[in-house]
Amino acid sequence: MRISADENIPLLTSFFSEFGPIRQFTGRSVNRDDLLETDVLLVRSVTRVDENLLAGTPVKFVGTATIGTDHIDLEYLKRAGIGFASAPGCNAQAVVDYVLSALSVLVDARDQRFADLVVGIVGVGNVGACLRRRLEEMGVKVLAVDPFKTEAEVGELTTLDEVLTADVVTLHTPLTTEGDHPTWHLINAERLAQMKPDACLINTCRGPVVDNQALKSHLAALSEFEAILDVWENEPELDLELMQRCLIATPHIAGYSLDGKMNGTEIIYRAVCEFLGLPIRRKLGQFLPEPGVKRVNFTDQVPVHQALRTAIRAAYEVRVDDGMMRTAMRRASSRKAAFDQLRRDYPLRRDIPTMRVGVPAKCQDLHDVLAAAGFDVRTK
Ligand SMILES: NC(=O)C1=CN([C@@H]2O[C@H](COP(=O)(O)OP(=O)(O)OC[C@H]3O[C@@H](n4cnc5c(N)ncnc54)[C@H](O)[C@@H]3O)[C@@H](O)[C@H]2O)C=CC1
Ligand SMILES: O=C(O)C(=O)[C@H](O)COP(=O)(O)O
Repeated sequence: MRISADENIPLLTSFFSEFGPIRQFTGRSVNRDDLLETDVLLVRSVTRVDENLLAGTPVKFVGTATIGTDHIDLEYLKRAGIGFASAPGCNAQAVVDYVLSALSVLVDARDQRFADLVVGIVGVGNVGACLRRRLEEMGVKVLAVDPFKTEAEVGELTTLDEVLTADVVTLHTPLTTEGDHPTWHLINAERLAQMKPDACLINTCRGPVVDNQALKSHLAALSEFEAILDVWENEPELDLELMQRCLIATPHIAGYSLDGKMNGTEIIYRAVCEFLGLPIRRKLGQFLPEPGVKRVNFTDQVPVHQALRTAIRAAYEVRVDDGMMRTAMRRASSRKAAFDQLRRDYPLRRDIPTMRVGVPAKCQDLHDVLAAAGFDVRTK
């Protein structure tokens, strides 16, 4: 079995070498000629997988180590009898951590607390549902919309119009262009105008879910409106003026925790085993390192809301990624190359649940709110 894989998929050799030789490629530049001796193709979100790439190649199976599948022509794969697997949920926790870190920056900037916010969630799948659970347990009011889910599945739902009245609107849908509820430019000038003038829009799903030009005009017109963007129209070529108007701007790394990336590898490894009818011999636990020394201890002197923000940002500080992006974009001769380099060289980051937090036994409120945010809380 000959495998070709994106060089940015971690643990390729550890998981896949038992199947045969692995050739690695750069995700954006792989072409049909590179795949003439490939049976199994493993990609990330930057490779468009369609008839152009695969026709005339021996590829029998495609795996993407990502949640999103908008880069894959699923209809073509089906027509061509090519097996397929994605990695649903693999990095959902990482995206939730990103949103929590971004919200903590927002409440800091506005001298608020998490519990002062009403958060609107658009798309209550793996990410949206986990975020909702965490926020509600942290005392945040949530409004949610998802036309493909029932309340029995995901809790109370409302309309998009209602969700747009929230203080923060955070997007967690796939990118779709067809059907009754397409998400391409779901947030356009009209929908932005429905939002509060001092609301905050967070997009960590796919760039084109927001009309970026309309958002740029909206930000220019309303000084109190904030945008936090991890994903952009026309990635990796991003609109510098839009970036400069964002409260936080990052290079599509919301899901880039070590845990999230490695989960993605394990999920597609299992799918390849199933496709080939082979036993599953490798488990992620064999390879995932111990969380290391990231621990925080609080005393009973720290106010709960302050401890929560400190713990979230000790686990993951989104402003570091924002700073790296702005610096790289300012200095780069090629912004496209800089965007991809930031992603390729992304520093090691672990999910919030891997971080141990110590709290005094008598601080039950503090214990509960940190546990709600997902931390491994120990009393001392
Ligand atoms: N920035 C990053 O690094 C990452 C981005 N993503 C993106 O986030 C998206 C969401 O991830 P998951 O929650 O794991 O996906 P999911 O597939 O579990 O959930 C998506 C939800 O959106 C809902 N939905 C579809 N159309 C909708 C509409 N018009 N309005 C409201 N809801 C709608 C679906 O019914 C589904 O429940 C992925 O499709 C991917 O594109 C995912 C991981 C990392
Ligand atoms: O899982 C998804 O969907 C994502 O957006 C990934 O986190 C994106 O990572 P790359 O595939 O672009 O490396």
